[in-house]
Order: sequence, then C-alpha cells, then structure tokens
Amino acid sequence: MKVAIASDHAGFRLKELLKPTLTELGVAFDDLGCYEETSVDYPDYAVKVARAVAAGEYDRGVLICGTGLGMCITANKVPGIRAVTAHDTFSAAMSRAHNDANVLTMGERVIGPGLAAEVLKVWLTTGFMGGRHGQRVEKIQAVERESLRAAGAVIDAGSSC
Ligand SMILES: O=C(CO)[C@H](O)[C@H](O)[C@H](O)COP(=O)(O)O
Repeated sequence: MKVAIASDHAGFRLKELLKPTLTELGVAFDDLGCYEETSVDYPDYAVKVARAVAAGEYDRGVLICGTGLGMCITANKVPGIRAVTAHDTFSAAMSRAHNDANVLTMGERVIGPGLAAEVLKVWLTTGFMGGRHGQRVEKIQAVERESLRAAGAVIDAGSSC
C-alpha cells in the first residue's frame, strides 16, 4: 500500500509524529507538505493529496490540519474521494469497513498523538466489507456522477451564450 500524507501548519507536528507509525506498519508514503509551521492554506494540501489518490498514484491519503474538517471538506470535492474525519478507532474502522474511505483526516488541535497513531493504524488495516455496503458506496458514486453531469450541463449551457 502507498499513502500520501500532508498537513497545513496546524497539523504539521502531528503529521511528523505519525510518519514513524506508517514506517512501523511497513506502509510506503510520500509527504506532500507542508514542511514547516509557517501559516499555509489547508485546501492547497487537501487537493494535492486528494487528486493524487483519485488519479491512482496512491492507495490512500492522510490529511492533518487543526480540526481535520477543512481538509475533509476540500478532499471530498475531488471526484472519487471518500474522505472522513475520525478521532476514534470505531469510526476509523467503520469508515473503512462500511464506507471504503480512501482519505483520513484528523485534527492536531483535537486529538493527542497516541490516539491519532491508533486511529491511523486501525484505518490502514481495516478492509472494506463489500456486500450491502458495496451497493451503498455505488449509490454514493452514482450521486457523484449525476452531480458531475449536471455541472457539465451548466458549463455547456454557459459556453453556448
Ligand atoms: O480545517 C481547518 C479549519 O476548518 C483547520 O483546522 C485549519 O488548520 C485551521 O483553520 C487553521 O487555523 P489558523 O488560525 O490559521 O492556524
């Protein structure tokens, strides 16, 4: 498995603390930034990771900011991404087993490093159950396709003016 990890300034320290957990799990990863605590904008990092995962360059993405929320909102704008914010191991496991989440976000201002490492481990090692959950994920994908078609129709209508 190959993982892309990134953070903004508010998640920088937790990102650094989580890298050894990835190594311990034998997970190959690339750090897509940021590389210091100077203030940056979380959407820039969320989109980098989300697009790379959606393009198949990475199997999963991990995004850390102050709360995990802005990263999650942004990542979910990229087609093919099912990003979740999880600060407990049960949610982390369910997001994989039931939702086949491919991006995990956490907030350094919310969770301590010990629990964050446990959440990450559970999230990376839990498989998707498929079955009825597969049908539901397919419905999420159908909603996404429909939204993209509708957006395309609006763009087409605009370009004919
Ligand atoms: O997702 C976020 C906001 O929704 C993150 O928590 C950001 O890290 C946070 O907003 C950064 O805040 P700062 O005051 O600029 O450090």
